[in-house]
Amino acid sequence: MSVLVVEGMAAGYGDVDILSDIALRVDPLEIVTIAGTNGAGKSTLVKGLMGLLTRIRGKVEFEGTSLLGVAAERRIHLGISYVPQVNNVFPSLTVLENLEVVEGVGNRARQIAKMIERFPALAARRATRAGALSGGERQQLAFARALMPAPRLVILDEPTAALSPALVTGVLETIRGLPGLGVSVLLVEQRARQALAISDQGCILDSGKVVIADRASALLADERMAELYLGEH
Ligand SMILES: Nc1ncnc2c1ncn2[C@@H]1O[C@H](COP(=O)(O)OP(=O)(O)OP(=O)(O)O)[C@@H](O)[C@H]1O
Repeated sequence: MSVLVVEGMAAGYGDVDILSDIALRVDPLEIVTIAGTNGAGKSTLVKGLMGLLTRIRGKVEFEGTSLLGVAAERRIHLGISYVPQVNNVFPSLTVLENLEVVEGVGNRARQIAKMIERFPALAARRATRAGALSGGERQQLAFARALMPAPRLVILDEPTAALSPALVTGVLETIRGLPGLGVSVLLVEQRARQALAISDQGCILDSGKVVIADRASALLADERMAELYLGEH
């Protein structure tokens, strides 16, 4: 069974649809990238999936269960984690406290130990306030927080956006490793070529519609499409 299935989804704000007829699918242990230019509707799509829009209709299912009408905060208990582009850690709390306050975690002590092991940079910083971390460390903490409840799907909203190019590779490597931990990934990225290079499937949005969805390798190989939608090499 697919992890996430979206069909015929329309969504927007007030009485205006921004997205229409959206179809996408995340199969188990796949990485699926959503790419598209500024204003294409990527953030609106993520908000819709996370239950943050009142204007939404169509089919949105997680492991066969409809998410429509399910409150945003319920998603973590269903097995969906979300890393927003900003405000993804509590700056005034320490690294350890940031992990301690995550909801929906079973064996907290064991999960914290696992995260510290998986993200070694956090080990030495466990008593440091998150606001004092470097950009790369903060992103590791955001990922650790998302993984604490052992989710089966992680939705990442432009995880490389605020990072220097030197740190981008490390973040993409972390994402590439998530299926090995039992986690499927929906990745929204502006760095489309780099994101597709670590993805199984890709979906390009333009003006609120899916213009093309295909295997990531096929999207990267289609020169005309890549030139139109994937930007510079
Ligand atoms: N709260 C809102 N109310 C009304 N319209 C909005 C709202 N947020 C976004 N929009 C509109 O929805 C459209 C899609 O915006 P969205 O932020 O989803 O695009 P995006 O692909 O995420 O762009 P970016 O890469 O710049 O974040 C834009 O035309 C935008 O003006």
